[in-house]
Amino acid sequence: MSDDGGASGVRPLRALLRQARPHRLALAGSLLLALAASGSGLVQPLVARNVLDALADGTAVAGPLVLLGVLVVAGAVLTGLQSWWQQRTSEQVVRSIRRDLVFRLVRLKIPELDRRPPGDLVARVTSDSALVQNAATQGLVMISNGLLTVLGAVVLMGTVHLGLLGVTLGVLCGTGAVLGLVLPRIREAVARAQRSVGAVGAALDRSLGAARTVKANGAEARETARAEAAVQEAYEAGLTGAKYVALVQVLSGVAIQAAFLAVLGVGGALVAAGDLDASQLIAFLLYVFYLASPIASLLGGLGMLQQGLGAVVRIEQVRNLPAEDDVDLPEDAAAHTTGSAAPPVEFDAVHFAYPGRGPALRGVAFTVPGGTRTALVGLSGAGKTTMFALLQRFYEPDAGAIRIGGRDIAGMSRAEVRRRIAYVEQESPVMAGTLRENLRYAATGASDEAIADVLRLTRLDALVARLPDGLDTEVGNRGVALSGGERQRLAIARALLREPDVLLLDEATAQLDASNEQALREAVDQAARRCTVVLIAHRLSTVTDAEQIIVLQDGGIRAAGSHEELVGADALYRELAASQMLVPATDEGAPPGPGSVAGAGLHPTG
Ligand SMILES: Nc1ncnc2c1ncn2[C@@H]1O[C@H](COP(=O)(O)OP(=O)(O)OP(=O)(O)O)[C@@H](O)[C@H]1O
Repeated sequence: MSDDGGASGVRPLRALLRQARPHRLALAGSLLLALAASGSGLVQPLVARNVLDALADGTAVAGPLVLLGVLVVAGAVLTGLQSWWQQRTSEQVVRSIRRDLVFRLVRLKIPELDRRPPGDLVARVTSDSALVQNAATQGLVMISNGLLTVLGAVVLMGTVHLGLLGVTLGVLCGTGAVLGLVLPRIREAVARAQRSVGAVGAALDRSLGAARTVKANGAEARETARAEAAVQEAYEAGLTGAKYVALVQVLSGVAIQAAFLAVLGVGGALVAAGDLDASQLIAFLLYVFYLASPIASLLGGLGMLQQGLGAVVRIEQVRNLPAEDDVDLPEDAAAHTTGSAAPPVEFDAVHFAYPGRGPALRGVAFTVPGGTRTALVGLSGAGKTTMFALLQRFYEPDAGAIRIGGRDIAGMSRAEVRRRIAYVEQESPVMAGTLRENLRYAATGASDEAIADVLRLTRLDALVARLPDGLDTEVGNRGVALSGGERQRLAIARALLREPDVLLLDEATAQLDASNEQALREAVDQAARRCTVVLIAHRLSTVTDAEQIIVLQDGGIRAAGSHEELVGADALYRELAASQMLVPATDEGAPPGPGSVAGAGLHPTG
């Protein structure tokens, strides 16, 4: 994902203001409190001047003194109140940014997820959002408050002495010009640092997601180096940003000092010439010092804003990624329990290519009659899993149509399509959580009897009986606390529990021993009475009795028929069957392998 796009210019600012907009009332409240606190500080020099004048004139000093005390206390209370209110608003802003990002990321289209490292996406929710949080709340309030307070002070200083005001503004404007050069650098540095933070997340995600592979290959050092490069980059970008932030602070200090000295010099000369009262000069100098705080606030806010602008681009990118907007439709809630017979599934001249790749499916056309089993077989990479992905609308066909029950799935919401289908994936089919949570994942209302039923069908009942916590046993991250075969059976049990219209099994028997495989075949046969089953199998033994077997090659259908028909009619199928010892080898010269008689090797161990 390119992160540079729009890192400068007005677009990030607009995006940042958009994040702040829903909280504008709370922000206005925060600003009002800040202004009230500043205001109470602003009039303090005036009251102090009254005290000085009263002392000089020998008039009553108590009144101005009490007023001064009240202003000091009010200023402190308002400052505390403003701080709390602002933190609260800022937490609300980051909560809504994170909610929004989580909502979108969970619904991101599969092609987008194929291209983006999850660790980087996670960093956008956790880290970038925090930078935007500060900029969209504290930053904006500090800028507005600083600006308004400086303006107020300028007006009051003008009432004291216009010439001295001119001197002050001259110094401040000079500093402002330098700042204009420094501030954009903060934004660039932050954008670079955040990209690197994303890269750290991506590197860690890669290593931790394949921890066993990393350890088994002794690749810890290489994986560490990958993350280390990004950590170093983030450090360097962070340092660059810190240098510019420090420079801004120095500039704000220097500006006030320079203004003070200039006013002291010019004002001292005026007092000496008798053109200015000493009390006027003191009041003016107090204002100059008073300016230090709003100017620091203004510059601090601008710095924060720049940091937020560096991060908001990365958040905007996620907001603009295509998401599936039809997976939450309430009217689909009851769509899958149509009560009708198992629907036919039809591929009609389906063409599909993954982005930037050659065709994965070339005009695939076949029909699975409702309530029957169809097996997809073919060499690795032939396009079998791709067909399942299209059936669930993870991707859209480039041409052609896929129909369930005679309806084009492109015209159904994804929610409906997916509610009608249960899918057992080839890999990682189990989620962290308990066995019960996994079973109920898509059938939240499943009864205990229904659960007991599918456990028996998939022969998980013995496992559950053995576990001390039974169904409440935690299965660990991606189900690591289960064996491969147990994971497979759990995924199948979960799919059956949904009572789908269409059941998709991808290599579902790959990890099962002969006895469990037999049990699963029985379960699938039972399911096939209620639903339409499409299964992918490399082990032909599991599909020899399917009503239809489709042989795929290079994204096209090469042959279709029953096991017996295909053994007779298709050389590739015969070869596959022979290699799995389901039929004798066709090469007459080759010695027949053990158990190579048709039907004798229905449960090969390979
Ligand atoms: N997400 C993807 N992005 C790009 N290309 C992909 C993607 N998934 C699969 N492919 C490519 O599409 C082709 C078909 O892959 P597919 O996974 O459908 O094959 P398959 O028949 O299921 O193979 P296997 O039996 O090995 O699982 C392959 O050439 C593969 O490299």
